[in-house]
Formats: sequence, C-alpha cells, structure tokens
Amino acid sequence: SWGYDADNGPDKWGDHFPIAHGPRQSPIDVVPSQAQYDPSLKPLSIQYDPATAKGILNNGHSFQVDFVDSDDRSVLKGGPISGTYRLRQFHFHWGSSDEHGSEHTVQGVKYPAELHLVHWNSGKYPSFGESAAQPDGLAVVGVFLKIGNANPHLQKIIDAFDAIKEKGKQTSFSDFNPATLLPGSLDFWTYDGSLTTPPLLESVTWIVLKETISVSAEQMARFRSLLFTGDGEAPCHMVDNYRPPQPLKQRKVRASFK
Ligand SMILES: Nc1nnc(SCC(=O)Nc2ccc(S(N)(=O)=O)cc2)s1
Ligand SMILES: [Zn+2]
Repeated sequence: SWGYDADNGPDKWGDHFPIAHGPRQSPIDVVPSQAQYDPSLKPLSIQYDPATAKGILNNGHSFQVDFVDSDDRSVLKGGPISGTYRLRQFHFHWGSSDEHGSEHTVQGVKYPAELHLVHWNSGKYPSFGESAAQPDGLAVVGVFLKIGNANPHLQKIIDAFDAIKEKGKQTSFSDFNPATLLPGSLDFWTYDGSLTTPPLLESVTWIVLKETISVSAEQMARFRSLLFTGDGEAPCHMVDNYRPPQPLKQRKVRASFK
C-alpha cells in the first residue's frame, strides 16, 4: 500500500487516489508576501484537557497520539472556523536530516519536522469519519519544529518511542496537554486544503502557525529511530514521511496578522 518510497510514494498516490491532482491539495508553500491579512479572522481558541490523552501508536506512516473525542473537553474554536472542532489526534512528519522534513514550507524554507493537531467538526457532524468527507469537516493546526534547545514537552513523547518502535505497536499515553507543544504566538496563515496522506480528502481547513517550536538535534535523531516496518520485516527507519508542496491553483492564503 501507499508509503514514501519511490514505488509507493507521493508521486504514485494519484494512481489509487486521483484526488491527489485535485483543486485543494496540501501541503503548500506559504509565501508570506502573497498572504492577505484578514482582520475578520478571530483569534484561535485552543482548550485541551490532558485527561483526554489516550494512547500513542506507530501506524507505519508516522506515530500519533490519540485522544478521547466522545465529548468536547479538547476543542479548537475561532480563527477561520465556525463552531467547535474536537481534537482527535496529533502526529508529526520529519526528514532524514535536519535540512528537511516539514510538509508546508515558507517561501521555500523547509523545517526538520512539522506537528499536525487534527480536529473534526463535532458541532456539525456525528463522527470523525463523517467529517473527513465534508469540505468543512476537519481543521488541522500545523506547527513547524526548528533545531534549538531540547523541548521538554516533546521529551515525554520521545520517552514512549521504545514501546512503539515498530509498525502496529501502541501503548497507553495519558495526562498530556498538547497545548504545551504550541509556540507563544498563535499568529497563523490559513487556507482550504486536504489530508496530506491518502485518502487525501479535501476536507481540511489548514491553520499553519507562523512561530516555530524548538527541538534538539538529539531529539530529532530519536524520531528517526522509529521504524516504518513491523516486527519480522527488514527494518526501515521512519524518515522522510512528508508530502512535498502541491499547486496552489485558485486558492488564497490569508494571514491573521499584519
Ligand atoms: N472515513 C475515514 N476515516 N478515517 C479517514 S482518514 C484517517 C486520518 O485521520 N487520516 C489523516 C491523514 C492525514 C492527516 S494530515 N497529515 O494532518 O493532513 C490527518 C489525518 S477517512
Ligand atoms: Zn500530518
């Protein structure tokens, strides 16, 4: 099935998922000078309850931290979205070296990793699955990681990696507030896009934060110790699990800041 190799990677996804060539694909290259400041954008409202953290899973493409999303304890509001979107999971994309790895780029600048906090429109739809099929179903907050001081909040996640080294492994993960992974400023760019992996559904309102969070080179090396492969397979390090920027086509990117 799909992956990030030459034979099953982003250039091949259109064979089974023709929407790969659609009008609102993600990620994109954000060009700040082309983004229009929109004073009607509200400030982002992010309220997460650490008690909703459930588990951490190596799904063979990335690792994700899953949340209880059967109630509105961890929600995103404001910004470009209307109503309430519930946190479902967060995950990352990263490179084989510190020079690349993010999905979105900023005027061609690549970051070593990118965090995605995935939310669904619980105010309007009954489930994640339903939401994922709607043009206003999902909202993903993207945060760039930049090499610097070790990030103590990331360390709790990294300490769980030994238990999820191989594809399919999962372990419990509790009492974690993903808001600790956000930068000081919630200034953002926003545009209409898609999931960046198959099924590439065009149901995502993207909210890409301008400010980065830090990660140390040693912490990035721990990300690269995870495996795409499962127990008993020839081990393949989980690196370069990012889709490159896609055509902007008829879209505008808006900025929440001047
Ligand atoms: N009916 C459906 N159930 N599940 C799906 S897709 C599962 C899923 O959450 N996929 C997903 C893929 C990419 C992203 S991302 N990288 O944040 O755009 C987020 C989420 S469609
Ligand atoms: Zn993602």
